[in-house]
Amino acid sequence: MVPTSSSSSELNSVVDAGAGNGTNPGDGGAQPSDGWHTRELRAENAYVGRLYDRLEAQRAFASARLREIHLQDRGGTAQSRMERDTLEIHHTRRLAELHAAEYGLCFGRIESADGERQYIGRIALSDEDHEPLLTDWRAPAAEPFYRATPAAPGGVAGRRHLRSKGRTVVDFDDDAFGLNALAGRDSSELSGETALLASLTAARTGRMGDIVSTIQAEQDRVIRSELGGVLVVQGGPGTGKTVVALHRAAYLLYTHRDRLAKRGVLVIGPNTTFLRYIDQVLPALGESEVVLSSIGALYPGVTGTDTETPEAAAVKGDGRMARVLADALEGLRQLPEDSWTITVGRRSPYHVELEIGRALCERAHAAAHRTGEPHNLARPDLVERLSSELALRIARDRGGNMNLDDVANLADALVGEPEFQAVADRLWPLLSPEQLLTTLFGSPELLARAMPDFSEAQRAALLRDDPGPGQDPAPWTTDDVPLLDEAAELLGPLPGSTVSRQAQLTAQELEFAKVVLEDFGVGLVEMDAEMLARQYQGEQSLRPLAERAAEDRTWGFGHVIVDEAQELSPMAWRLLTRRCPGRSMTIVGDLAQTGAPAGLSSWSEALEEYTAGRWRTVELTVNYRTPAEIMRITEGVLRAVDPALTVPTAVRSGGVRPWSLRIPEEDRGAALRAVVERELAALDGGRMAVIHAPSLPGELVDALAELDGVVVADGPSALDSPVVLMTAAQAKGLEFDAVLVVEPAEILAAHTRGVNDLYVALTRATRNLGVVHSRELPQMLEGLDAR
Ligand SMILES: Nc1ncnc2c1ncn2[C@@H]1O[C@H](COP(=O)(O)OP(=O)(O)OP(=O)(O)O)[C@@H](O)[C@H]1O
Repeated sequence: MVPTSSSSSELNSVVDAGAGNGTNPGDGGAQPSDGWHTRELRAENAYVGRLYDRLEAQRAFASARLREIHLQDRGGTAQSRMERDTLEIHHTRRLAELHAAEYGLCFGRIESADGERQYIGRIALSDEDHEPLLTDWRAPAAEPFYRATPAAPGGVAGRRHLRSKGRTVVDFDDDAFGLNALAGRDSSELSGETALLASLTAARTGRMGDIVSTIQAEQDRVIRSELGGVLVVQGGPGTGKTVVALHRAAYLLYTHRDRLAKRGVLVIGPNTTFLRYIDQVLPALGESEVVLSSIGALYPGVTGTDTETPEAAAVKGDGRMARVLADALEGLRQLPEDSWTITVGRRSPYHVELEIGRALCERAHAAAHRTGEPHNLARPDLVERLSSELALRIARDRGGNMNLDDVANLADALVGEPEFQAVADRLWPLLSPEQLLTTLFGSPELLARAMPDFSEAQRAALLRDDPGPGQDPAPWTTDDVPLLDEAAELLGPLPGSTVSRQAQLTAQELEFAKVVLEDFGVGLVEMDAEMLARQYQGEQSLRPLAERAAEDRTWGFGHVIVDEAQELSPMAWRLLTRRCPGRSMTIVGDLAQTGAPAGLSSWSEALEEYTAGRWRTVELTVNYRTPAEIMRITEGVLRAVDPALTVPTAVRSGGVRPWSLRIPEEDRGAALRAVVERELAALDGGRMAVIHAPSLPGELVDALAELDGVVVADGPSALDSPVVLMTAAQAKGLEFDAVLVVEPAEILAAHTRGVNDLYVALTRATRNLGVVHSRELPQMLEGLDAR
């Protein structure tokens, strides 16, 4: 461990030497009578005070510019409105960034061997003469602050972590690499150990915070890894995968803003509770253009529910469903056994009966297939083929005195005939994705035809009851969303839908947008001319990227980050790769935590098909969440998941041994309630999760629900209440001061990946872990202290 400077005489002398040369920005009028530590603190406060002055000045500038814009006349030409809105966006964003930097503006500095100092913070600041005062943590120049270790200092002689309250620096910790190396002492590889441990042992607030001041070297390598290709970050529980992925989003947007900001970055999390848990991290880093979503929300107009049975989830997620949907669609394009007969011109004296034979229908089908267009967009070619052949036949039957224009008019007239349209609907019905899925899931015959490779039971799992007249259909589930999206790809938009209307931009609209972009230069607005022009279709004002992307199913993001990626089914991967045409992705997860029925057991399963040879894996190895005492208990459980896996090293021990308590079978509710009450009192304002099997008996839920402050996981206050009742699947990615695992035997038996769920449940605690059971305790938990 590296001692802090205040207790290290060697270190004092190094820092003194640097501080005393009078040329460094940290000098702040030291008094000869003060101790070294006090003088240093005063100097740091003087420097940081100057940084806040600069921050204020920049805020005042951005506010003044915004006020001017707001005072301008709102009318004018389309081009001037575009210009004004573009500048408004720019200054609003800048102001948000400057406000986000308020808390912990500057958190450290590095010093080179020749005494040169560089302060590191949330944003870059310079003085009135443009001399740099503060380096943005994402800039290449800040890298040594995170990467330097005693074994590999990389030119850094000293590193200081500043700890602040509000705008005041209250303390600092120093790492002196040169001297440690000289002294040959055992040194920690942890950077800013005191600041890190203070952050790790703080009570949880229910929301994830940023770690910008204590990012560790192995995490920094992930954050700054290159943009292209697919980066897979595998790591055990608590190794910082989520928090690192979010910092990577901020880093990539900073470093590659020209390439990424126009299309945005998409972050996928497992559910809405998790998204709420992480939603403050990126705004705190000054980023507001990142779209957070779950798979269930990626299809516009639908919010998938989590009500799927494991059997249906496994089938719906199966990659073969892509073929099934295509075959089901083909199955809905009918052909006559022999022929269909229609009567056209019923209301005129010239009505005529037409026989439409199978061969003609096959030719019409072939014409539509030949277009290579999605189903709905191919229908006009089918209609054209059918109507023109029929019109020619009528012309021939009338004795050949019709010219080509007459035939074309006749064909148009045929298309307007109801019976002709009815035939076209049978041959090639116009369908929405919802209609295709509803038809498939409501028809055992169609399921049997489209799913010959699946068992009877698998097909039955997909059947949805007809809700009956006037009843709402069952809501779409999260596992339906990738299927709806796949169906949308096959079908294309319906004629007259918003998507097909949007396709037309006038040349003038594009011209305006190009001029605006040229005037303001690249980078001021994160759009290309086409995107900007689209914003002004229908006189809309500029809307945030998240909003635009959310309602456009075909939006292609510049980079996609997937958290808890092990849970995604092959069908969900297909959807995500469509949302990321450039295949620039960061995928973080832990294969030992896979709980979803169609989830992954290897990364290549998901990635080889779409990104063969373009994905690389890195591993995070240190657990920052769970104390060593708890991690030891999970060893047996992890062995049961996969004997080859090892638990990540816990960065700290908590001093509290995990325990188990057997409660009587007959009165489980009251006994469990008593335990929860006792643990909650001991927590002293912290937060606790009670994690149970998916089928926690109602009597236990009722007993706990009577307690003040207990909520269930899917409610809106799940992250804000002192106690939350949840399954392991719902707890995925979250953390709590204390965790009570109820009936581990039931969690194990709940489904085929029950042991993975138990591993997830046991690794959520930052301080205390208890296991409450009335059934036999599984042998893999034998290390618990029995109470
Ligand atoms: N360098 C760091 N400095 C401070 N805190 C950190 C650091 N790295 C991780 N943490 C904290 O450790 C905890 C676990 O991090 P995170 O949730 O990102 O881990 P994870 O690998 O995603 O875990 P899981 O797989 O269990 O979901 C969080 O509270 C996070 O803020």
